[in-house]
Amino acid sequence: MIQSSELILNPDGSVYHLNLLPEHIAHDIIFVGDQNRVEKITQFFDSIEFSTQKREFKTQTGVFKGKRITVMSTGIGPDNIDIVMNELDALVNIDLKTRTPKEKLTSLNIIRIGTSGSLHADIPVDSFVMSKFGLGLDNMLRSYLIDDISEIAMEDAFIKHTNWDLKKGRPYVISCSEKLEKRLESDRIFKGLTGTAGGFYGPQGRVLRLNIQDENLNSKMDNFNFEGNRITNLEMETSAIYGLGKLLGHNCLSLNAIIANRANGTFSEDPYKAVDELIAYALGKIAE
Ligand SMILES: O=P(O)(O)O[C@H]1O[C@H](CO)[C@@H](O)[C@H]1O
Ligand SMILES: O=c1cc[nH]c(=O)[nH]1
Repeated sequence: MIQSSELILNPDGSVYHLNLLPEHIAHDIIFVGDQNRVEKITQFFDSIEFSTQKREFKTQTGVFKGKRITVMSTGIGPDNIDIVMNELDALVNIDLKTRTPKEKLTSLNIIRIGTSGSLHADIPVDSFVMSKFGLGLDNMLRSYLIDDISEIAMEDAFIKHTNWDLKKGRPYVISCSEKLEKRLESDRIFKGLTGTAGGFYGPQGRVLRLNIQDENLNSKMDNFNFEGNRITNLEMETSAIYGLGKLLGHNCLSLNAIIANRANGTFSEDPYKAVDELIAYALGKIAE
């Protein structure tokens, strides 16, 4: 039995941070970072059966073109993904009454619709990127046993190419769900490695008033290439979703609208429009 200090439930039996009971979630789940993006997606649903919010975690479940879907905001960063993935998994794979893992496990389909910065001049603002791999620069996943799910050769090549300072922790690389990749891909979406940083400024090479440990890191990442895979973009959740998804047995895919281009210093003139277009793209593919 899992102790109440480890699997924390609210007085109504819902999981601690997400405030959800098992019946509140669908097997197809869309993650967004921003809580205000949840309704930008569910406005297209035929019906909404459930809504709740606690802190930055807003959840709505409804039906879109005959398919039951849950849309959930994760807030910012890998630390939040640790909470969201563990509590979502508990909802389907732990009997919350007996506090024991179920014998028959459920795999969720999880698709992130996020925003991101591109590292390449040829991946312009307002374009879309699908993360074939998540490159974790954040360390959160290193608290788990990940050697069996990591792309070690790619990690080693990245560490060598960037002369990565291991004082910052060892980067990790995890692949997406091939099943979801096939369902969501098209000619109009770039594919590559998505770097997941543990912060927005220094950890993504942004300098305002503070010097950073390696000011050449973004340009080294820009010209990294492993067997035809380049690092397309930087954001703050994908590799944590991919890692915990793989460890827990869920299918995960991350799509990002590019709102900043770090190579040429530009920012989208209408980032909300880019996100709306990515939402339309993803919902179109999900409904196919
Ligand atoms: O727009 P979302 O989905 O939050 O994604 C990106 O935006 C946030 C930073 O502004 C980080 O969460 C990053 O991953
Ligand atoms: O550059 C960017 C843009 C959006 N989100 C990020 O994390 N980084």
